[in-house]
Amino acid sequence: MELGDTLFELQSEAIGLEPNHLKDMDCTKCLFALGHYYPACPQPEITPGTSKHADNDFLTVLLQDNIGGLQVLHQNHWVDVPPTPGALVVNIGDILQLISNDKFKSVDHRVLANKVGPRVSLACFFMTNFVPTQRLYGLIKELISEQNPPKYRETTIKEFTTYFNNKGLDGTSTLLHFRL
Ligand SMILES: O=C(O)CCC(=O)C(=O)O
Ligand SMILES: [Fe+2]
Repeated sequence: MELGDTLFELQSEAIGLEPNHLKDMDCTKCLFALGHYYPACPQPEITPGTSKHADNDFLTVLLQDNIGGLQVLHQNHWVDVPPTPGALVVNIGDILQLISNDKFKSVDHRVLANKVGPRVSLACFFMTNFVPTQRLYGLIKELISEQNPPKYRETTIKEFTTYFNNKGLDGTSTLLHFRL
């Protein structure tokens, strides 16, 4: 949570806002963690670990063990994110992309299955989908201008999450559905 405070302060400043702006939008209000266990796989070539997706949140802080397999899509190529002792991976999620009008881009990523041994990771999602709120999320008002009109329609976290969950990790972008 403390790291989240710092990250969202830096993210706010990076797009020209007051340090507390994203925190005041409840970006740090709720954190939930998913623990993943990927068993060793005899046929990784034909087995997905976690298929391609962008996270359904503001920001994800990820701790992975030393096995590897996480990849991000960069310029249409899958790039390894090798485990680095003591390092956390920070990924932008779709909601931060939506409210920043693509200034921050969520990252498509996946995890490959592997033969070597079980892999464990802990993904911590900054996201308010477990605290019921009707708050509408759209392009941050201070960023709206003639040159920067909203690219996405306003939505609630509940609506966004329901669409994400129903769609599943089918490789398509959740954001496309909300694009104006
Ligand atoms: O296991 C990992 O390294 C990533 C998991 C992930 O992408 C997720 O939980 O959204
Ligand atoms: Fe993810």
